[in-house]
Amino acid sequence: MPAVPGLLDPCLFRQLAYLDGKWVYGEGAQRDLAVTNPATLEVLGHVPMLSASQVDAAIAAADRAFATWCELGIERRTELLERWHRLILEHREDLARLITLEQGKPLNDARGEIDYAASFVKWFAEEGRRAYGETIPSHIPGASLGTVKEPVGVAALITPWNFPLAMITRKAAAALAAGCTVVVKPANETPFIALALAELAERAELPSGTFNVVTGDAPMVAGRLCSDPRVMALSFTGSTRVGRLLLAQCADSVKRVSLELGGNAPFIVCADIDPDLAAEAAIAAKFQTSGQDCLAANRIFVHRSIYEPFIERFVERMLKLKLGNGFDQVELGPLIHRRAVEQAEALVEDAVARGARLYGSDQTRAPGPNFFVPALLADVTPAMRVFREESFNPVAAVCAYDDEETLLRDANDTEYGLAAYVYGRDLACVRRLVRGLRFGMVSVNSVKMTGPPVPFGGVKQSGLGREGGRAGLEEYLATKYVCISDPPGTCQSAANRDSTGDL
Ligand SMILES: NC(=O)c1ccc[n+]([C@@H]2O[C@H](COP(=O)([O-])OP(=O)(O)OC[C@H]3O[C@@H](n4cnc5c(N)ncnc54)[C@H](O)[C@@H]3O)[C@@H](O)[C@H]2O)c1
Ligand SMILES: N[C@@H](CC=O)C(=O)O
Repeated sequence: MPAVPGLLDPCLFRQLAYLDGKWVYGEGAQRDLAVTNPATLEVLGHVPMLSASQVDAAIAAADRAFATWCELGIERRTELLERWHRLILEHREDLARLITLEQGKPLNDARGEIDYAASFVKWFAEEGRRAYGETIPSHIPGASLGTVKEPVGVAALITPWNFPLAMITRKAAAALAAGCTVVVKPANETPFIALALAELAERAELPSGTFNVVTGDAPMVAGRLCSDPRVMALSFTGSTRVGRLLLAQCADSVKRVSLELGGNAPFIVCADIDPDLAAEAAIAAKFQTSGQDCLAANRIFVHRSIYEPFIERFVERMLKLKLGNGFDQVELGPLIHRRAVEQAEALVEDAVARGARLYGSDQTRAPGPNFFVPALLADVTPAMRVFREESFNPVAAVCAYDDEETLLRDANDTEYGLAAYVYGRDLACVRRLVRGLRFGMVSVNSVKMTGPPVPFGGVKQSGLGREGGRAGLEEYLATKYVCISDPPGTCQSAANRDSTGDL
């Protein structure tokens, strides 16, 4: 097995898919998929292009394993998930290295992602114990009524490249804790971290078939997963474009569908906030993962009274951001593809042609073809592409606002509805803004908003359902209503007649 340089445990670098507890090659005639380091453009290795029948075999394995996994019971499942969690943290350095190699983000951010990813496994291992049903006061004489929560069955999990580990564990930990088995299809740009996670699942002794990782042609693999009636739930994180396609493909088999899609977050800076502090916060909210974050502060609305000082401070701070290979001491890594750089250039060009002021963006400083030197566009208007599209790059867009009514109209003027930020001191104003923003998540005076206990997700075309928190477990549970009466001919006891409905 060729080693990725620098891994303490080279066996974490797997170049095979993982089905039914076995490491497999592709069986078709198609060549393996090459995986490239976006910072250096070096090929890191290959993963198999599985055939359709191999994807079907993974589904069949997950379907068989479902009964075993359920029968293990919650105590044993919790124990195995906690073991998996410990292994992830024990291998934190190697996993972070793999992320930096295939995704490009700075090593420190990659370490942060490992902790974030592991925290979902720990949290759901515990939360699985609380998949409670409820009792229902009975309206049927002599009957006891209630609900039990049951795992839905096999769940297909399709994930993106920007948070290639956390986006898997936020789904998989919830599904496994609920008692479901999973088939994971990672992004083709970042399969190695998913396969390392499978290696650790194997070491944690998750039963064969419980956690499967399939690689290959994305439309084919997703097509098999979406059309197979044995797959009961699909959870997808990725672009709104692909989310729409998959939602349609799941219609025939009427699956449970959770979609975590694109965002175009407004970041609102009220008049009563120190513009320097607000600029610091906006820098953090915009440039995380080089702007390739569904929560990135894409459209920054600043009250006109502090607009110019805010821009000055933002630009000063932005110009100091270090850009380079994630293994060096940098704050920004590369973008995932060359075409992402071209998209950033096109957004800047369009905005400048329509009257925006441009700061930064000296692309002669770019350390390689996949790098984009951060830019700030001021005086952005809703007519510009950068206002309407999810930019997913280090191009920040700033607009001045005068009053709350136009602010809310413009902030909500997007097909997306994932997250929004508000920085302000006047609580009455902040509360009006929180109420008026049509987004699934609103963070006030804090850049950090995510984590295992919270219901993460969007409204409008940012998705369906929630991940994380109790709501995240529910996505993988079906409610079974049970009505229990005595057998015919049995005398009803006084206790039964007075029943409050306890089962
Ligand atoms: N809401 C969230 O929680 C969240 C989190 C992370 C990323 N995202 C979104 O993800 C997007 C970036 O990720 P991406 O570029 O990997 O998204 P993407 O939609 O291109 O890909 C996501 C997954 O779908 C697969 N895929 C791609 N094309 C497909 C097709 N035609 N049919 C079936 N499957 C296909 C990919 O291989 C990958 O596994 C952004 O829009 C971002 O906002 C959302
Ligand atoms: N930062 C997000 C991922 C979006 O791209 C998260 O915390 O889930």
